[in-house]
Amino acid sequence: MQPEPLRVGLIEDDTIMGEAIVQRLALEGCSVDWWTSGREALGSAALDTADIVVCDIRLPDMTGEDIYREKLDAGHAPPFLFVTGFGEIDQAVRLMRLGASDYLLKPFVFDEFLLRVRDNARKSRDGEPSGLLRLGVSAQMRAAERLLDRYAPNDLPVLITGETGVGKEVTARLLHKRSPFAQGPFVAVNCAAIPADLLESEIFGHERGAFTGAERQHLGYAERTQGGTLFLDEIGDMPLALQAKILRLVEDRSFYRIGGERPIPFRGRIVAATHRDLIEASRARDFREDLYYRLAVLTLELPPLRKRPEDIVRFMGLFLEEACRSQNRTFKGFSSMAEELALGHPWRGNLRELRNRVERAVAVGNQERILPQDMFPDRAEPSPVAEGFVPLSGVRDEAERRHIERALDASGGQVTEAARLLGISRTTLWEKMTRLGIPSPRSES
Ligand SMILES: Nc1ncnc2c1ncn2[C@@H]1O[C@H](COP(=O)(O)OP(=O)(O)OP(=O)(O)O)[C@@H](O)[C@H]1O
Repeated sequence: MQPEPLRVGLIEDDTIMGEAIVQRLALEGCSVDWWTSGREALGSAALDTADIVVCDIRLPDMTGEDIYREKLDAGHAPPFLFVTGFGEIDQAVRLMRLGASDYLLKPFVFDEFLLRVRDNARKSRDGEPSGLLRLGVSAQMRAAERLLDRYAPNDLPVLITGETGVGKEVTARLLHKRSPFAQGPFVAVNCAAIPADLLESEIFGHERGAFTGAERQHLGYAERTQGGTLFLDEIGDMPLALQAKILRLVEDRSFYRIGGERPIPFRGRIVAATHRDLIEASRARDFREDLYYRLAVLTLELPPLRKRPEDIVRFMGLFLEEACRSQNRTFKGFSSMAEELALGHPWRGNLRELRNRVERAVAVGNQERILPQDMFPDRAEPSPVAEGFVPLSGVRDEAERRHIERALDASGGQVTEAARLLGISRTTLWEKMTRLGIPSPRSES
């Protein structure tokens, strides 16, 4: 399927500059709406639906910041990329803290500009929260976001906890974006998805000849973080031996490459996340207690989706818009029955499950609105043949899901044992569980 062209909004009063940008973006296949003043932009509906808005900070009638704040106050800010002069960097950084996507210094090289436009637009299309929704609209998530703003300015570690799919990585990215580390990269490591024997060299790197097969020096994630945020996802699944090395990284702010003799200073912030109860895990001697206390200096607990109904409704709307855009389909919304079922659903896979169900519904729905059976085929009565078929992939997913759940039951919740029963690797099983929205059984303890 042809991807839809990127919709770029441009707010730029300099006509020579504006024309050059429009021409270049059009050559790149983007569709562009161009406004030469703040009022003109704010009066246009196209501003709200842009994948990215490129905005000059200094405009004849108002500043770019005024425009952005006005959109935020209205609860509807699309992603903004600010173009700024050297003297306005402070303002641009402040705007990033408010949730703007990015800024670029003038004069810029066009290729760099295009890269930033594409990158930021893609992130917003992929569902990274923009000013539109952020972490959520419920009182709990607003409180979590206020806490995140208090944590953002310093460099202490943060531990984010919550069930699988609840938005821990999205939260970590938002924390990064609003922190002084936003100028550096956000480096995410999924400690559960990387096989245990590779994890150490992936995180810390290795010297040439450190072990058989180490033909070249390799820089690990810690070294590549370079002033940004190192996000250690699923830290509760990290092998004990490696936990000791992470403890040293947090305490000494330095590390050794495998086979290396010289400590390398770590520049950046450590954010960790887990769906496990780490206090419980440390009682069971599965997680180092000293590491837990080091990581849990600042904590952020994200409540499960079923406990915040306002977010269920808001995210259904958001994911529906996104899925319609990417699948090129149109629906008027959800039937009231579908909404009711969604409000009572346990959402064990949280937002990931919600996104998957909405995407599936958009693919199979054939009425004006999304019906209960489009979203919950596993609950609906078998549909008469005349209503059409569920796609083969949907049937396969359901069968896989049930079979994996049976294996997890049979193994008493041990993922490694379940993988053995299923004849697949632990990593493959973990990937399948994530894709199908199956919570890890230990999260339910
Ligand atoms: N605030 C949000 N706005 C838009 N989408 C969101 C938000 N929070 C979560 N999502 C979506 O929900 C899904 C799961 O989010 P995320 O990966 O952050 O969860 P997680 O808690 O880190 O999951 P896991 O425990 O499996 O690592 C993703 O598709 C993400 O885009």
